[in-house]
Amino acid sequence: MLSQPGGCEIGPRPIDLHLRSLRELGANIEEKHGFLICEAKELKGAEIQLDFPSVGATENIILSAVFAKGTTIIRNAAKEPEIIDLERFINRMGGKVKGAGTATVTIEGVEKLHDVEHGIIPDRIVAGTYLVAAAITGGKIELTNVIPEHLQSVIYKLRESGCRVDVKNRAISLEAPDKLISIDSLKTLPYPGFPTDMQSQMMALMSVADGISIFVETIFENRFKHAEELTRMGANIKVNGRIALIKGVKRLTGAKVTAKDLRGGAALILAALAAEGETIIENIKHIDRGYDNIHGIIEGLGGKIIKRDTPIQD
Ligand SMILES: CC(=O)N[C@H]1[C@@H](OP(=O)(O)OP(=O)(O)OC[C@H]2O[C@@H](n3ccc(=O)[nH]c3=O)[C@H](O)[C@@H]2O)O[C@H](CO)[C@@H](O)[C@@H]1O
Ligand SMILES: C=C(OP(=O)(O)O)C(=O)O
Repeated sequence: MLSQPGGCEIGPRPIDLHLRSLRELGANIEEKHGFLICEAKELKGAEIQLDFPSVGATENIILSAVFAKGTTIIRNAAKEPEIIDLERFINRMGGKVKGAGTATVTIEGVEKLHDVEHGIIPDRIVAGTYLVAAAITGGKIELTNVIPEHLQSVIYKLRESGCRVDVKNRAISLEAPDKLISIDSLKTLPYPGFPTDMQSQMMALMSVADGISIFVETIFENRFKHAEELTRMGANIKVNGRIALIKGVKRLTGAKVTAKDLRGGAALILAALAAEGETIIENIKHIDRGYDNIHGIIEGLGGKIIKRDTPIQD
């Protein structure tokens, strides 16, 4: 028995693709009072066509198919690097997964897996967030232990905004321009398109760039909550459904703002670093969920940031 999943409130976030696919593999799933009651004597391989290349659903099917009898084929699978890492992990344990990183993933069921030591891939969204931190503060940064290929769409947009970005085998360095320039348009898409998880941070950056940028959020229906908070800090942003128009301002000013979700919260930290005066960000539990020691790292980079466990009274 599982509770319905949580996560950031960035849209309805249905799990129909997960449930339908698991049922196709032979699982019995009942939805009752906010819980999922799942049962299966044995799962059997199946051909599964996803309506959308959902990352979570692709991962869930792969995991379920590892011990299923026979072969499972996922079509229109997600191609994110994390799927490739999952394939590598399972195969090193004795599983039989192939095709990760393409739209068709095939899983041959096995009887058992064995122990393995596996290092997961570096977090491309955390890396992207620190690149934007340097860009928004007119600074320089070198990131090591990153996989530049995973950040290609982000690097492309950062270059478009005037940043100098150099890439080595496992390192990325960025030098901010004297004046950031707007990017014409940014559309979030499944990988290798621009990641939805970097949209908020890029919006903070474009808030202080010269010119107008248009953002289109195609993955999640309600992922512009940070726009209102950035506006409190002096940003000029208009949102209409899934489209946001950002007109860069000369300077943001510190304000009391609230993190409404994980990446939106990170965007507020970035905006605060570039803003005049002090910013207080509330509800930082969202940020803590996706960034290890972000305050310590930003402090190490020269930012002035204090983390408090209790809300600040007016
Ligand atoms: C494609 C994409 O950018 N995926 C991101 C998404 O993955 P995550 O796995 O959370 O999201 P999905 O890739 O599953 O969702 C993408 C889209 O599919 C829809 N959907 C999903 C499952 C389902 O059963 N039914 C359904 O309609 C979602 O509502 C959403 O509109 O958020 C993660 C955490 O922020 C990121 O790491 C992933 O890179
Ligand atoms: C939305 C995110 O995470 P979650 O899916 O856990 O809510 C995120 O990582 O930006």
